[in-house]
Amino acid sequence: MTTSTGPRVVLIGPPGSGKSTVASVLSHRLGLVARDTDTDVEVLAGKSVADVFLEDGEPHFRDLEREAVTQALAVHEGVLALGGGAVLDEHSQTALEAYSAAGGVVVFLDVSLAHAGPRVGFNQARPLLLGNPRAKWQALMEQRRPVYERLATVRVLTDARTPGQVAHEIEAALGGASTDVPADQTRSEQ
Ligand SMILES: Nc1ncnc2c1ncn2[C@@H]1O[C@H](COP(=O)(O)OP(=O)(O)O)[C@@H](O)[C@H]1O
Ligand SMILES: O=C(O)C1=C[C@@H](OP(=O)(O)O)[C@@H](O)[C@H](O)C1
Ligand SMILES: [Mg+2]
Repeated sequence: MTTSTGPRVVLIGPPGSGKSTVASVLSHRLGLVARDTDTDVEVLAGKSVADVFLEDGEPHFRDLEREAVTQALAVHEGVLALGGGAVLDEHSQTALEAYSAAGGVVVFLDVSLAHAGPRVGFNQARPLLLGNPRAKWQALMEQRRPVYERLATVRVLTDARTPGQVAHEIEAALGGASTDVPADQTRSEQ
């Protein structure tokens, strides 16, 4: 079953799991539009996510993010990538639960610290990880993993997989085919 309106698929997961990248790859493949709540926040605020954190603080960022998630779940019909912490908000959790209860697909892009570390690096664009990115990522993932697992209808491990391979596995899940794509099949694809 799929929802008659709303996103074709929603991607959740920690920073560096590849939500933004995979949303772009997957949307091209499906002929849909990709949307990212971090971009929506930047439009709402008129500045970068990093500047919202720095100048207005995290609570203000979360307010804008809640607004972005609510709006995107209501009107976007393509692929939707959420920011990694969006699932912590109770209102957004309820909205995601309603979306999946109506047949929507929520994909948890899972990743280990070993693979997420090099992906997020010391990128200034992720203010929550500044200082000690690996330790902060690990603590954040420990806290959030149960939430990602509870809200997801599908989990896709992204370790040692290219964004194209991850998108392929999500496509299989959307098509009702097994999500258990053999490693050699995914690895041969770019
Ligand atoms: N499956 C992957 N394998 C290797 N690198 C990846 C993968 N997915 C994303 N990346 C890279 O990791 C970085 C973070 O990806 P991004 O899509 O911004 O993650 P998120 O939105 O989940 O924080 C980017 O530089 C991106 O090119
Ligand atoms: O995990 C988080 O709390 C955050 C993740 C970021 O998005 P990505 O997960 O796309 O990096 C961005 O929303 C902000 O820096 C906060
Ligand atoms: Mg992102």
